[in-house]
Amino acid sequence: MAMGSRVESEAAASASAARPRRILFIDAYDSFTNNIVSLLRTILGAEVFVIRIDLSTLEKTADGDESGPVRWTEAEFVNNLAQFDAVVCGPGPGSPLNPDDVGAFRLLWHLPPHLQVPVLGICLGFQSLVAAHGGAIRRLQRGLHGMVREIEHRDDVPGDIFHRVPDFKATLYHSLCADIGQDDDPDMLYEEWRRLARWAPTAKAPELQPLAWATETREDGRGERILMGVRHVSKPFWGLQYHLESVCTEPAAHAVLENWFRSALRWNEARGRRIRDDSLLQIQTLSPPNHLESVAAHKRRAVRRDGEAEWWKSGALRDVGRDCEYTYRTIPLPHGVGVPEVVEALGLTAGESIILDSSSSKNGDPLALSSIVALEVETALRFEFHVSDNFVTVRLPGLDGSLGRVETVSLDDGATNVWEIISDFWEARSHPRNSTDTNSAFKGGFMGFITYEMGLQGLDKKMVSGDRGHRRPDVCLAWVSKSLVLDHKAGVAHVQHLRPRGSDDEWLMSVTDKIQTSHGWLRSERNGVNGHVNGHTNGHVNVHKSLVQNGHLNHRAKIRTPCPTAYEEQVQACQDFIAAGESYELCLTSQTTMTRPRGPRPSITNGVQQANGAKQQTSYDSTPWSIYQTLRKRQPAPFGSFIRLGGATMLSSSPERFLSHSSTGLCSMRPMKGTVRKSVAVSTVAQAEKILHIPKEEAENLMIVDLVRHDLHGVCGVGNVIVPDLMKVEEYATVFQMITVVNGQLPGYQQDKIDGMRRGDYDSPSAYTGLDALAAALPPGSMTGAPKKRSCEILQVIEGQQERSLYSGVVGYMDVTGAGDWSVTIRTMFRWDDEEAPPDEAAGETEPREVWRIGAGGAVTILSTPEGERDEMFTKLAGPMGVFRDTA
Ligand SMILES: C=C(O[C@@H]1C=C(C(=O)O)C=C[C@H]1O)C(=O)O
Ligand SMILES: NC(=O)CC[C@H](N)C(=O)O
Repeated sequence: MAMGSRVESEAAASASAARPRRILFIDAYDSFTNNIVSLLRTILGAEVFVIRIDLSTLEKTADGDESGPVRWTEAEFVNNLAQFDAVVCGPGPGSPLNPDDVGAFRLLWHLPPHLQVPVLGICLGFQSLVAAHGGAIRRLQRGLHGMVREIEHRDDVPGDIFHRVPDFKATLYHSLCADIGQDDDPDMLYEEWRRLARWAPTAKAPELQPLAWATETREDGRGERILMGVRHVSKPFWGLQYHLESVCTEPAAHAVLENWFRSALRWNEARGRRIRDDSLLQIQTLSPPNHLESVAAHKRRAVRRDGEAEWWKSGALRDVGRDCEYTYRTIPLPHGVGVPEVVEALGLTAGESIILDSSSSKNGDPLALSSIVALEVETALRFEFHVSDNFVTVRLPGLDGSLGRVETVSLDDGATNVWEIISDFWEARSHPRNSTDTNSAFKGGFMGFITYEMGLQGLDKKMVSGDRGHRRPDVCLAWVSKSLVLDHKAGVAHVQHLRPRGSDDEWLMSVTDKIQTSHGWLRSERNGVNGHVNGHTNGHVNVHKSLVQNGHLNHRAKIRTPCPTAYEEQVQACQDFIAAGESYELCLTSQTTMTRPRGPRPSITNGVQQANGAKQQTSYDSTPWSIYQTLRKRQPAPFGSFIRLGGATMLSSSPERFLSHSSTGLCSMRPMKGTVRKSVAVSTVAQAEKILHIPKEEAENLMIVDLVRHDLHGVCGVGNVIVPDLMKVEEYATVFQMITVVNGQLPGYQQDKIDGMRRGDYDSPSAYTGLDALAAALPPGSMTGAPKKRSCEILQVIEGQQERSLYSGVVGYMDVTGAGDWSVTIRTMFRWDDEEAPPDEAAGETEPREVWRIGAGGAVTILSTPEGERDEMFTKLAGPMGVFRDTA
C-alpha cells in the first residue's frame, strides 16, 4: 500500500470510528446461525443484522398486526447493501443449486461494480459462491457431519485470510462439496497435487483462488480432496466450507474471521466505498431463535409497559392467584419415604395429578433431586391451547367436579399467541426471588405439559394441520398453588401454599398432619434406614430380566410394535435426505400402540376422588398409578413423572433434561445423544465410554450441542452461552447415555435488578424469562435433528404425518420466582381419554378398549446403520413396553 493511501485510510478509519461496523447476515434457515452471529459480534465487535434467504425479517409490521414478517423486495435488498460494511452468507440445508435453498445469496455474486459488497460465505454460502463462479457441486463420497478435521492452509501469504493462522481443526457439516476440478487430472498423484497444484486456480474456476483443503481418507485408500476455503481473485468474496462457530472448532480458527474482516474493510477503503447510515433498519440484531412465536410474544410484552394486557383485564378469572403470599411448613422426610408414600397418604392416585418424580434416579443428574407433587390439581386454574386455534381456554374447575368457570381468551383480541398470555399471567403473579428462605425447587406456579406439535407450529404455523381430528390440548399448564416438594438430598419435605395475602392457613396444618400421621410415613420412621422406595437399590435391572420378573403376563393387553423392516427403510430414507444435503442429522421415531380393556376411570364427587370402575368391565386392577410404580422401579430416572391432566395420562421415566432455568435467569440444557444398552459386556461407565467416545456418537452429540447453543444464544444473547460439560457418559437403569451441558445466562439479571425492578423494566432485555427460553427452543433439538426446521419437515414425511403428540414434547414447571425445569418426554407411555380401540369381541368384550402409546427412536446420521438404529429404537422401547406388557 502506498504511503498516501495509508494516511487516507487511517483518516477514514477515525472518521468512521464513532459508527460500529455493520454486517448483514443472511440466514438460510439454519440451526447454527446464532452461534456465528455471536462470534461476529464478540470477535469483530460488529453490529450484526439478520435477514433470511427469502428476505423476510423477524420484525412484524409496525403496528403489530398479524400480516406476517416484514419482507424486503429484491430491489430493497440490493439498495440496503450500502448500509453494511460486509455480508455473511450462512450455512443451511439443501443445495446451492436450488434457488429456494439459497435465495438472496444469488443476488450478491454478479452485482455491478458500484454495488459490490464484501462477502464471506460459510458452508452453503461458500458453496453458492463457488457454484456461481464455475465450480460444480457434487456429493461427498460420504457426508461429514459433526466431524472434526484438520484444515490444511498456507499461513505465509501476506494479505490472505489464513496469514499467520496456526494449524487448527474445525467441525464440518456438509454432504455436498465444491468441485473446482481438483480431481480432473486423474494422473496427477496426490503428493504432486499437494505440492504443486492445490493452491492454483483451476481451469474450471479460474477466478477462484483455493485457500484451504481437507483430505478425507476413503475406503479405496485414496484421499478425497475437499475444498475448504476460497477467495475470488478480483471481487471481494471469500468462502469457508467448515463451521468456524462450532464448539469443537479450535479457537485458533477465529483469527481467520479477523483477517477476513480486515481484508473486507481494506477493500471498502481502497474502493472508496462509503457506508450509508440510514438508521432505518427494521431488522433483528441477533438472529431470533428459529421461533417466530417466542419473539413475537416477547416483543409485544416488551412494548407493553404496564405489565398487563387489555385482554386480561376484562376477564372473570383475572384475579385468580393474584396477590398471594408463599407459606410453607418444612418437615423432616423420613428415610425411605418417596413419592409413592406421599401419593398414597394423600390419596392422589385417582383424579387429576401432576407429579414430577425424581426420587427414583440412578446416577442421573445430580441437580434433579427434588420431587414435586401438585396438590388439589382438580381445582387448579389451567391454561389449555390447541394448536391452530385462535383462542386459549382458561378454566377454573368447580369444587364439585363441575366444569367450573371457563373463559376463552381470543388471540384475535390483541395477544399474538399463547406464550404471551401465559407470560402475562405469570408476570402478574411472580414473586421476588428472595421472598422466602426455603430452598424448595418449586414454590407454586405453572406445572404441566407441552406437545411436540406445539413446538412445530412455533417453527412454522404451516407445519401443523388445522384439522387433526381431535381437540386435545397442546399446551396444558395448571397454576398450582398447593404443593409438596420432597427434597431428597436435604431429607426434608416442604408443604406449600400460595395463599391469598392475609388469609389463615389451616390447610397447611391439616395437610402436614395428614402426611405425618400416614401409614407410609410412620412405618418408614419406625423401620429406620432400610427404605425400599428410592430405586437406588434396584437400579441395575437388565432389560430382559425385567420383562419377565413380574411373573404373570397379561394376555388381555395387545401390543403393536413398529415393523422392523419398515423402520430400517425409514432409516435409509433419512440417510438419503442427509446424503442430498437436506439435513445433517434426523431424529427418527416411531410409535407402539398398546390397548387393553378400559380400566377404572377416575371421577370426582364432592371433591373426593372415587374410582367408578367397579361398574365397568374390568378384570384387572392395574391402574395407571400401579403401572407407573412398576415403571419407576424398573426404569429409575431423574425426570420421572406421573401426570393426569387435560385428558392425558402420562407415565414417564425420562432421563433427559430439556431446560432448567433459575430465578436469576441461568438456563441450562442437557442434550442427550449416544445410547448404549447395558449388557454383561457393557456394564460400567468406563466400558460405555469406550463405545460412545467414537466419531459416530460424538458427531451425533456435537450436532445437537451446536443446535442447542444456537437456540440458547437466541434468547441469552451474544457471548452468553457456554458448554461446561461436553459429552459426558452417564449411567441409567438399562442404558448408558452421553450428555452435554449447555448453559446460558438470560440478560439483565444483575443482582441489583433481580428483585422488584424486573417488572416494568421492559426496555431492558431482562424481560426474557424461562418461558421465553422454553418457547424459543421447542421442539427439543435432540428429538428433531439439525437444522431443526428442515429436519422436522423431512421427519413429518418419513414418519407418515403421524402426530408425536406428548412424546417428543416437554413436561415440567415454572414457579412464581421464575425457576423451572422441563424434561424431554421420552421413555414414556401415554394415553388420551378420548382415544379408543374396538373391543375384542372374540374375547367377549363389549366396551371399547383404551389406547396407550410409546414413542421411541434415535438420531440417524450418515454413519448410522439401519440395523443399529432399529436395535436402538427397540432398546428404548423395551423398558416402558415391558412394564405395560407385564402389568397392564
Ligand atoms: C428418541 C429418543 O431419544 C432421544 C435420542 C437419543 C439418541 O439418539 O441417542 C438419546 C436421547 C433422546 O434425545 C427416545 O428415547 O425415543
Ligand atoms: N452446513 C451447510 O451449510 C451444509 C450445506 C449443504 N446443505 C451440504 O450439506 O453440503
